[in-house]
Amino acid sequence: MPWLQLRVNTNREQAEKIENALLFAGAVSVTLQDNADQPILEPGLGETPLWDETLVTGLFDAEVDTGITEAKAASFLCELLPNARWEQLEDKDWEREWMSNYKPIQCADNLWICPSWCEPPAPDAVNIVLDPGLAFGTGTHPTTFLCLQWLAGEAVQGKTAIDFGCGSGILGIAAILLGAESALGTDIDPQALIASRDNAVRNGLEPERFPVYLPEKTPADASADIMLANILAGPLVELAPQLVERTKVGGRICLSGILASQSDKVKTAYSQWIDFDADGEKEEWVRLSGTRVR
Ligand SMILES: C[S@@+](CC[C@H](N)C(=O)[O-])C[C@H]1O[C@@H](n2cnc3c(N)ncnc32)[C@H](O)[C@@H]1O
Repeated sequence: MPWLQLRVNTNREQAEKIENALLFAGAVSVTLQDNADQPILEPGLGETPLWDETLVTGLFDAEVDTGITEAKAASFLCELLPNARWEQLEDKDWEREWMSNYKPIQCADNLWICPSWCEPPAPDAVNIVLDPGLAFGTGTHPTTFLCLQWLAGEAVQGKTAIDFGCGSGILGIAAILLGAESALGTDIDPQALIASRDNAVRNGLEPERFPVYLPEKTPADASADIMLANILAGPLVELAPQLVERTKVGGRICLSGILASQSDKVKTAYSQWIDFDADGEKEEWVRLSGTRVR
């Protein structure tokens, strides 16, 4: 499989923003590397030191049409930045390097995400088997991590869930592995539905327990005890009536993909129905959760 790699030298503060932009643009992996770790970038005598710079590397699948389009979109973003460059990669070396960048991630005491090529570090915990793929959601992104952390602390036993904007299906799959009876996934991206189905099978789930739909095919009356929506603040505000309607009264809702500066706007859009818990935070991202009270 041919791969395209985008590399950008930037400072630490910008690095996370670029990482997020690349992930949202469809990169299958993004790695950050402190340039101080790279002797090759050591400045020569009289040159400006690069120690406070970070190398951001995004990987795109060059064979997927949408991937190339998305990669180009990311390229436009990065054209605004100094040192952005595209490289075509040889297959095998990259795959090895790519795999070595993914390690099991602990999201809570009892919840891990494990790439399929790694032994689970805690075999008795709930282990979601998930490899980086074309759909968003490997657990490395703070917005996904915040949802998983929340789910692990919820009473999900025997409940139903909706994974709104399912991407890789990670949240719906996690809900079921943690004890939910079933989950329904929906996403505007057909690739996400394929990834969600594949990941469900990989985690030993029967397809009936995690049906996935495009929004227009999602049963109009589908509602659940637990609503999980990791999409951006704009769509969360726009979709508030729909997300609330699909959450049963007394049910729980978890909203993610919200920058700290946007959280009041999202809260206001839901406040007539939702009694909010304390916010969750990771880096510049905020998770809003609460109970539907009316
Ligand atoms: C940030 S990703 C989250 C993926 C995964 N749920 C996670 O937590 O990692 C957002 C997903 O929402 C989907 N999405 C965006 N707007 C949507 C909408 N209006 N309805 C359904 N899905 C949407 C995108 O295609 C993308 O797969």
